[in-house]
Amino acid sequence: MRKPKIVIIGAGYGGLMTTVRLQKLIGVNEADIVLINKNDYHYETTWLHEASAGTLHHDKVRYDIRDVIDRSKVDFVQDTVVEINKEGKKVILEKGEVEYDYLVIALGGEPETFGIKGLKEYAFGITNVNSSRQLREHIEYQFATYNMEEEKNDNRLVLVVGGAGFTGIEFLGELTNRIPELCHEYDVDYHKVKIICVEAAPTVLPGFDPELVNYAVSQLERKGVEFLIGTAIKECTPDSIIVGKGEEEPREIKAGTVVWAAGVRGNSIIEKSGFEAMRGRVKVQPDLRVPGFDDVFIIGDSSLVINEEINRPYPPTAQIAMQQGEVVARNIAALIRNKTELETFTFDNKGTVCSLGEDDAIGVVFGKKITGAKASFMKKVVDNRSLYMIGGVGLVVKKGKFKLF
Ligand SMILES: Cc1cc2nc3c(=O)[nH]c(=O)nc-3n(C[C@H](O)[C@H](O)[C@H](O)COP(=O)(O)OP(=O)(O)OC[C@H]3O[C@@H](n4cnc5c(N)ncnc54)[C@H](O)[C@@H]3O)c2cc1C
Repeated sequence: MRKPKIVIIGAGYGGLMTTVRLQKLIGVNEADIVLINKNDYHYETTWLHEASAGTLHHDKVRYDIRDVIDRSKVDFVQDTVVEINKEGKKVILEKGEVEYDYLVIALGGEPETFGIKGLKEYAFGITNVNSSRQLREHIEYQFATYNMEEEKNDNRLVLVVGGAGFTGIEFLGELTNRIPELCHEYDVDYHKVKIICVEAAPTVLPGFDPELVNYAVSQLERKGVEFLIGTAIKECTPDSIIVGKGEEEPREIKAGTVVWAAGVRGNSIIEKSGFEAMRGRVKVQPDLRVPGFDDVFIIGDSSLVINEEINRPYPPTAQIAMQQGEVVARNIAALIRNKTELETFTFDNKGTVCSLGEDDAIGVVFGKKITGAKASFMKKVVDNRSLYMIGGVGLVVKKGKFKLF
């Protein structure tokens, strides 16, 4: 009898979790498992702010996918997904195509620029290993050039971060640690550097506990960050941003580096493949399947799950993506064993910790508010836990964060 073919696209948090759970749950005789990813490595998206600021080497944030999958059970294909033909049950790749009986879409998200002019062209993003390397090298280039140029252009040393959400704040935390090092390395006067965070919402870290937000803001301000809250970026040019606040006349801020960290949408493959989506994210059924397509699951940043308590979507996180991966693996195992009852996904929020640099953070863990070294310790525990869940103790030893205090 022909074995069913399970195809997982994307080897991020959701896709890898699905794969490692499936390889344990089902036998080689029960199904073929194929994992497809653009690169032959997985990267820890939640660590990219460190690689972007230059406080952690980019090779520390990635590891070889083949090291964590069971190659006797999973066929790994390194290729880029171009489109999904859901009617023909095929995934179209750059170098070929793969048919499936069950498909798990775990392609992650893309930056949402809300149509703001110039952002795509001129702002840097914190989205993958290469964008992080590009940003880190650009910042270094600005410092090196400032040092070398005869007529000093002080605007080179102005860094703007668009967005005071999780990614923006975590990046600012790293940046404020890195800047004194860069000043020292490139003989630049620290007082010449300006770091500005522009946020359109009326608060930093919307949705976070106000006391913790105050802590984060005062720590970052103490380290030199200027916050422009309730202020929208209207346009980005090659050497500036145009900002506007309420009725005030828009003004230009000259900057050598602009980073856009203010929004995530689903992967563009979703809309390109004709799935009904909101900002590229598909509202999945409670069993994580796509309405109308019983053989297609979507998880992670390209999926949308409603938090019934507040009737709003959960923000996309690695925590959700991994929990979804576990449920999808069990649901696919049930389907190939001809069971019709599938598990419903419910998010078990274990807490959130937002880092403010190497040794500072804020968070709510098991319902308790924490700050400073304690929160920073918890952040590293969370980071190591995700390595453990995917690659066991071996991966934690190889890639884990051990400077806990
Ligand atoms: C700086 C930063 C800090 C964050 N901090 C936290 C945090 O502390 N806690 C938390 O829970 N979340 C955090 N997040 C959010 C979290 O990283 C994402 O929600 C999570 O990565 C989503 O997982 P995913 O499996 O959907 O996608 P990803 O982990 O992004 O993986 C997607 C995979 O798909 C691959 N891929 C994409 N397109 C294609 C294609 N066309 N063909 C083939 N392969 C493709 C990619 O290469 C990648 O391997 C943070 C995000 C950022 C940027």
